[in-house]
Amino acid sequence: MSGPAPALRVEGLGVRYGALVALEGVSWEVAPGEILGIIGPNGAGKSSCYDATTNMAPRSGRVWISGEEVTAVPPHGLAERGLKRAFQQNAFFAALTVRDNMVAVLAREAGTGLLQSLALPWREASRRHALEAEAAAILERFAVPREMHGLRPGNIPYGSQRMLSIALAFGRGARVLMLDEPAAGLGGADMARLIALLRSLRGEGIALVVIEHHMDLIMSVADRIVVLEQGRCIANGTPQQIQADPRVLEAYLGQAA
Ligand SMILES: Nc1ncnc2c1ncn2[C@@H]1O[C@H](COP(=O)(O)OP(=O)(O)OP(=O)(O)O)[C@@H](O)[C@H]1O
Repeated sequence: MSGPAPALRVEGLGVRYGALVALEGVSWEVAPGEILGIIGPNGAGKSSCYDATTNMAPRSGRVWISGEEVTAVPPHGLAERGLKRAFQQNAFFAALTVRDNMVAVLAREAGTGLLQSLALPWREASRRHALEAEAAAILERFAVPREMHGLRPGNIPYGSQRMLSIALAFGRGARVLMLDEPAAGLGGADMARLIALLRSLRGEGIALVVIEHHMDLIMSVADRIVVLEQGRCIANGTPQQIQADPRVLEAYLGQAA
């Protein structure tokens, strides 16, 4: 194979729940600085595909990060190799401030426990300040404004909570960021912020994989789209190709081909 390795490649992914085949023979890849959309009707296998990729469910198939096979690597080992995932439900420590949620992630990435990070002894105060400054910079980069950093996540607007959950997943950085319905529940201004963020991450060379029901978003930001139906990949192409594909129109968009 010539040229640089894909940031993330999966081959022949399969997931079964008892007799139910949730995913079968699904293969795709995403390059650095590319946004791959994964779409499909309810129950098509999108979440199963994410769980299979990140080794969070028993599955068949193989996975590579930047050319290194990681099929047998557990989820935390994948994160250490730069594959990070944000979930559909916002997952915060509700009792901590926005800033301390971010500090906890940075401390964990540095191998420090949560409690330790929040109660660093006085002689480590400067380290604590450094972590807080780093947390603030990351939060602002993800469009969570400074005036919200001292609030609890439940007390900031929903759109900012979504951005916070992406920032927490990203941490100090990622080669590949997998997002599960990042636009769910977002209105116009928040959607515009999300689109700007995705484009800016792509511009930095990060590979993004995005499951999304919001068609306008996925068609406007994705470079390529994989369409799943009943656990199988029925199309893989540019947004233009996908929108013109009769199988997709019939299976997914519910329009007569
Ligand atoms: N834990 C589970 N046990 C049994 N069946 C499951 C389980 N998780 C998912 N399934 C089934 O596997 C199939 C694929 O589900 P999956 O959640 O991957 O689809 P999806 O495309 O993410 O759906 P949605 O858009 O509704 O979230 C569905 O038929 C679903 O009912």
